[in-house]
Amino acid sequence: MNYLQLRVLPLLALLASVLYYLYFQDSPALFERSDCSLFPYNHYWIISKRIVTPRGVISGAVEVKEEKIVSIIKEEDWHGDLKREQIIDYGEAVVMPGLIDVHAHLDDPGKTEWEGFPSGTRAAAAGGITTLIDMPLNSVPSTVSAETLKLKIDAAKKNIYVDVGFWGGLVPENAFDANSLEALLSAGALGLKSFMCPSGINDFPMTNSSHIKEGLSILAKYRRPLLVHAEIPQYSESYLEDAANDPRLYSTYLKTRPASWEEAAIRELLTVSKDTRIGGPAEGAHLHVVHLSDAGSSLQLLKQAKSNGDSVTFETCPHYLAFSAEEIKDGDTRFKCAPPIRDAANKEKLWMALLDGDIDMLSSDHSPSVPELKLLDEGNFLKAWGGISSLQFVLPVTWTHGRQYGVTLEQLALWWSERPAKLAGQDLKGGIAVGNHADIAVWEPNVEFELNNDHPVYIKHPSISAYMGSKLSGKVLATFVRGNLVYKEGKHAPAACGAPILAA
Ligand SMILES: NC(=O)N[C@H]1NC(=O)NC1=O
Ligand SMILES: [Zn+2]
Ligand SMILES: [Zn+2]
Repeated sequence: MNYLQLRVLPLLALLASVLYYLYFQDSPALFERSDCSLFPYNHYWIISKRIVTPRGVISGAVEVKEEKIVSIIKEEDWHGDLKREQIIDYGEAVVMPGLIDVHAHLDDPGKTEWEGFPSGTRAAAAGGITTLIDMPLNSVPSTVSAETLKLKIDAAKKNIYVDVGFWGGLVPENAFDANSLEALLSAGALGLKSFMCPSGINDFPMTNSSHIKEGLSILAKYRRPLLVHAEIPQYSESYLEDAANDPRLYSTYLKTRPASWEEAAIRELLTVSKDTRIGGPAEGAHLHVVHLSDAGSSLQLLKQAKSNGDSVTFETCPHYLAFSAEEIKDGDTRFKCAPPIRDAANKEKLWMALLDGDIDMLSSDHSPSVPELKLLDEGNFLKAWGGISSLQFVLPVTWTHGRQYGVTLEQLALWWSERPAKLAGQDLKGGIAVGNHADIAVWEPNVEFELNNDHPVYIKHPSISAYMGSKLSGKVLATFVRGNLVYKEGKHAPAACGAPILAA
């Protein structure tokens, strides 16, 4: 070692430790526990008669230490010899894995007047959601590069009350630029998302199947998914005629965006999804169709692709399961979304597909805007912003409507936690199991409430939510994120101690 090296090495080591200190100084993990959690212990037991585990519903206790679940004790093996203050007894209330919403538009940075990380994640916590995966569009800029992902992460730090991961965008600009996509994935994007129709956002143009094929080939290396908004515009003569009809009628909007748009997109997708088969050129990549609304041909095609061995999954959203076109009042643009909410017969078929196991999971597609863009006074369905605001309500909505179909607690956990965790590559989340993060939702299935102006709602613009005014059952009592009690009966922990989730 020469003289220069002798002098420089200790300096480098010192510099590295200063940088390390500064980095972790900035990390949310350094908040005081009392700020992060409404419960003062970091080793405690959650007791309930109904704990939903991957092995069934049990009566017993979940032992939490630091941020993890360290044991699950059945009632018959429980000796109850602990200090009482380290026990939280929820009685008959359901203790379930926290919900993982793989499809939320939090609009931060750049459009925080629409939602933002603080309000969105507080709403999530109040709704039993412990992890959100943020969509790459509706914020400014869109998340389409390593640099723009960094802006997201910086905006999220110390501003999130639940854990938040990020999808990157697959757009024409980066689709054929392997270096750019690889940089985005290496920077921690959990996967990519693209649109097959105009997204409504200028810096997020739509992709065709060639872009998607390229995207899948890169994703294969990283074993991460591509999420696709599957609608391809089919501008027929009737579309143009219908567009000239009364724009206040929901039926006008519905006709302008028929199920054939979804079907066309899915047909196109299936020409590239076969690349994901074992032995195929994109083996390791995965295709996930977001917010399926058409329970007809589109659903059948997706089922077919799965049975052919394509690595494909798909989600639907509570609004397609809760509402039908027949009920939507003319001018009530709170219900405008894309693809649209279809008729009651379609809704019934979506429930059947969910119960039969054809639909893999649920997501919110929480997509708010400022109220002005919803044009509530004018009631113009063709011009209003398309997007449903629902983040805080997805658990009670799924339960209220699902219980009529005999939905079980285990099914809720599968659709809202276990499968979404797998899609997002979160091995330590999605189930109440030893070694997993202590991400837990506690809720009371039989408590009914009305979503009126007295009800505490944390999304930024409650007035644009289609759920306001409805009566729901299933009240969230408490939410734990990595062992922190972040929400309890209308109160949030003072500090935002959620962690940004980056793919390793
Ligand atoms: N840009 C955006 O959020 N679009 C979403 N809104 C909606 O209703 N469907 C979508 O894909
Ligand atoms: Zn979409
Ligand atoms: Zn969306």
